[in-house]
Amino acid sequence: MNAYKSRRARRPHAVIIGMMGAGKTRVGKEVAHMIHVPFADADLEIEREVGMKIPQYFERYGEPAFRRVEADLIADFLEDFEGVFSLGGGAPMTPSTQDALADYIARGGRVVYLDADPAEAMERANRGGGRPMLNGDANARWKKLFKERDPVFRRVANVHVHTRGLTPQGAAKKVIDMVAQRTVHVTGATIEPYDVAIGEGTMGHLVEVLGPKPHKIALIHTQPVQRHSDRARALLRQGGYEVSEILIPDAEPGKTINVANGIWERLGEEGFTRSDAVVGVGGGAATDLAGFVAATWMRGVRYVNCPTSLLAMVDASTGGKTGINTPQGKNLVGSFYTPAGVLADMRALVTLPNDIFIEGLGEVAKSGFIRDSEILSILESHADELRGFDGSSFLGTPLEDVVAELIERTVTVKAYHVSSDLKEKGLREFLNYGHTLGHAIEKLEHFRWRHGNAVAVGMVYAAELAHILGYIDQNLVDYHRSLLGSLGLPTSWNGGSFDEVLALMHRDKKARGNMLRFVVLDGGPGHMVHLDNPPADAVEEAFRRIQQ
Ligand SMILES: NC(=O)c1ccc[n+]([C@@H]2O[C@H](COP(=O)([O-])OP(=O)(O)OC[C@H]3O[C@@H](n4cnc5c(N)ncnc54)[C@H](O)[C@@H]3O)[C@@H](O)[C@H]2O)c1
Ligand SMILES: Nc1ncnc2c1ncn2[C@@H]1O[C@H](COP(=O)(O)OP(=O)(O)O)[C@@H](O)[C@H]1O
Ligand SMILES: O=C(O)C1=C[C@@H](OP(=O)(O)O)[C@@H](O)[C@H](O)C1
Repeated sequence: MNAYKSRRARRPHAVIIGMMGAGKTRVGKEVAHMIHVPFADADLEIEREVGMKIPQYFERYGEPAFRRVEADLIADFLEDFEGVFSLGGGAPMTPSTQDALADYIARGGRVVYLDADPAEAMERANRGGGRPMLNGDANARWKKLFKERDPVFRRVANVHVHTRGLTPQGAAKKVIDMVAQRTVHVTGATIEPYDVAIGEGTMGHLVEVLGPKPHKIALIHTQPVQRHSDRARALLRQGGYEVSEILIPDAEPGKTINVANGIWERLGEEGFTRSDAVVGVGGGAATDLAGFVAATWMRGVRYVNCPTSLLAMVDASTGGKTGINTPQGKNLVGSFYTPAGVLADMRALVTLPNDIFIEGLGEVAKSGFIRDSEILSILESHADELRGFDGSSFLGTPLEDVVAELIERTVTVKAYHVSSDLKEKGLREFLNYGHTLGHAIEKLEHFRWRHGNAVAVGMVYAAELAHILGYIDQNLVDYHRSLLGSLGLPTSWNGGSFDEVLALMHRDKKARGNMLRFVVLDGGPGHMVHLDNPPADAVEEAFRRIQQ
């Protein structure tokens, strides 16, 4: 086991919060029953611990004493209970519980705000009595508490479920679906906010994300993902849109000015206006091209990405870079243009070939190194299953949840860097870890090497360079090799001379004038620094170390 691996703590599948009468107990039990895990209700556990009913405890010891017992018990359960856990209505108001919930979310947990219609919840809360917080005018008390608590519930929860008019079973099904779905909200000073929805069936949100304004939709996709674009087309037609299906050449040949031009001609002939929209379905090449067409048609129309490769889900489809290649190089023409939404549907991965999945893990590992070491820990714990990825038998297995968590965490890392630096002036450059050499390798290999594979070697190179210059220790360099190797990613390259590589690294987009610029780790994972103009002998020695 490695020093960078942390023990993955036990944690509840979901924690349910909400107002009195929202159905936390009833619906929570139903959820636990449906997914075959235990259920615990904080109030019942407290009653068991203190040996009396809650109203009695309130009367004898008062609310502050109750809150202390409650907070301690919740803290213990968040560390150790593996099931569905419902809290009492007032529990999330205690600051230490808010911290414990935030920590639980950081460990991958789901805090579900069960948001019932006030009239329904009030009526239900009045049933049966036994709620000391509602003593007196129960409805007035409920409304006052709702005003205080609703903003806190919204803040501490990462899943928000409206249950108006739903039966307990209907509400439980909705909770299960929404807990399985993960959402990363991308925002920033210069970004129109949008969500990346990750999970099985998220493509089903297509119509909701496109909204009522578009009349015509250009559905851009490649042949290998026909099955998924057929689904998108059916959803769009059900939603009442007129769909123009546009098949583009697969992979990089789709990212050309000729392909874009063909689409512009078609949109013109078919009368696409500024309120119409584009949907891109496919790997990163297809979503880059679709985004570029959306950014340029009528100077910008709405677009939604449905990424189908792991790399497109974690990287290409988010962050707002769109573009095409020119004969002089990749991505030389393009625009920063953010999508209206990204729907990373796990069902798309069922047809993804193993080698293309593994390539995507290169960018996932990168995000672990630059910001979120829990990603490294997850990759390490599941390296064998990830390397053996088989899309056809993947849905419904524990690996699906692991992959969904990796996607969520990696997109979160990307969103963090993009939110404050959309146009890549500083912080966003850290996303380029491993890319300085990686891009040179891709070019020298005439793009027969896949991007994520080249980045993996590039990260080992950056680690060697950082070590030579005293930024990190040998263990961390070794760790790069062992982790990436265990995932099936390459860690060495011997396809070109140092002079060729150096010339290309000088043309990297981070370079300034004649000065080379790298991003490297300083001390350990999560600590990035810019490295400008490093000594020439170190740059060469690090290269020698990745050759074999
Ligand atoms: N915009 C950005 O920020 C950004 C970031 C990283 C990469 N990119 C771009 O993304 C592209 C690489 O993305 P990629 O790795 O997805 O390559 P890709 O789009 O070429 O897809 C790789 C191959 O996998 C196939 N494929 C994808 N999903 C599939 C599925 N579900 N089932 C079966 N086959 C499937 C594709 O059709 C293709 O043949 C490059 O053009 C790169 O420049 C852009
Ligand atoms: N969606 C629902 N539809 C109908 N009755 C419900 C629903 N949710 C809860 N109930 C009922 O309302 C009452 C209060 O629910 P409970 O789960 O105790 O709420 P909470 O734990 O949030 O205070 C119970 O009698 C429960 O069976
Ligand atoms: O709202 C509150 O402050 C309380 C709600 C109750 O739980 P329910 O929300 O399950 O009724 C229970 O924890 C206690 O009476 C205090």
